[in-house]
Amino acid sequence: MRFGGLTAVREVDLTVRSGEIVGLIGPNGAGKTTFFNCLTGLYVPTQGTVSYRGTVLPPKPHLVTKAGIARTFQNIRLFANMTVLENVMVGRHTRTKEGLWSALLRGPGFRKAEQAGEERSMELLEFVGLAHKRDHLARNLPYGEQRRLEIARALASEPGLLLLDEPTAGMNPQETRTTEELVFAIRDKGIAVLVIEHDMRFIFNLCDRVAVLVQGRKLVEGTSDVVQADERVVAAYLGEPFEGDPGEAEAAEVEAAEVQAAEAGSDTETADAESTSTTKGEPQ
Ligand SMILES: Nc1ncnc2c1ncn2[C@@H]1O[C@H](COP(=O)(O)OP(=O)(O)OP(=O)(O)O)[C@@H](O)[C@H]1O
Repeated sequence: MRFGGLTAVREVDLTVRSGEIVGLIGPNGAGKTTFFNCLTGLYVPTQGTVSYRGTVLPPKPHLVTKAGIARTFQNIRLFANMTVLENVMVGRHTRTKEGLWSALLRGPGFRKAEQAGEERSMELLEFVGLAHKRDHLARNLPYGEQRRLEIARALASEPGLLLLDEPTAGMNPQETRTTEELVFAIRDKGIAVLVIEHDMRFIFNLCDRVAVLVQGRKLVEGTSDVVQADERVVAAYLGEPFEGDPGEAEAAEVEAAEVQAAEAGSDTETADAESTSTTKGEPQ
C-alpha cells in the first residue's frame, strides 16, 4: 500500500488460527492501521491482493464482513443516537437478508429481522456484560462500555477473524483488565483474534504470538519471549534505522544472511523490490 512515495505496508502475511490471539505491534506510523484498512477494504492496495482463507477478498468493507472478518476502530465509531441493542442489531446486517439501509430506516422488513436478530444480539450483550444497558443510548455509556459495545457489534456479524485496533486506548487499568478477559473469552469461542495495541503489558499477557511491523514490513513474528528478546525490536522502538530483512522469529538466520550479504556488497532490500504487497490471514 503506497501513499505517494511512501510504502506504508509491504508483503505482510499473517496466519491467525481459530482460537488464537495474535498481536500486531510496531512504532507509530509502522503501518498497523493501514494493514487493517487494506484487510477490511477501506483501502485498495496499490499493488497485490488481500486473501483470506485462500480467497482473494474484494476491497469492499461489507463484502469483507460477509466473508468473515470484523473489526473495531482506533476511534469509537458507534451510532451514538441509537440504543445499545440497536447498535448490535445493525452489526448483524451482513447476516440477515435485510440490508443496512433497511436496518437504519427501520422499514417493515427490518422489524421482522429485528425479532429474529434480537435474541442473538441480547446474547452478545450478555457476553460483553451490557445486557442491562440494552435501552440506553450508545452516547450515554461510559467510555469503556462504548468500546465493549463496539466489540459486541463486530461479533454480531459472526466473524471467523476479529481485528481489534487499539482496544484499550484511553482505558484505565480496570477497564483494560476487563477488556483482556473479554478478548480471552472471544478466543475461547474459537474466533481468531488479531489485535493492534501500544500497551505492551496487555499484548504480552494476551497473545499467543506477536508480529512486529516496522516501516510497513513484518520484522519479527514469534511468542512474546522471542519478540521481547529480539534486539531489532528494541532498536525499532528506540527509533534506530531498520535495515534488516523481515523474518518470522528466525532472527539468527536473518542476521547471518545480512552479514553475508553485506560482506558480498549486495543490498538485502533488492530481494523484495519486485514483490507485491500481498496480505493474507487464514484462521483455521
Ligand atoms: N490515507 C493516508 N494518506 C497518506 N498517508 C497515510 C495515510 N494513511 C496512513 N498514511 C501513512 O502511512 C504510514 C503508516 O500509518 P499507519 O496509521 O498505518 O501507522 P500505525 O502503525 O497504525 O501508527 P499508529 O500506531 O500511530 O496508529 C504513516 O507514515 C502514515 O502517515
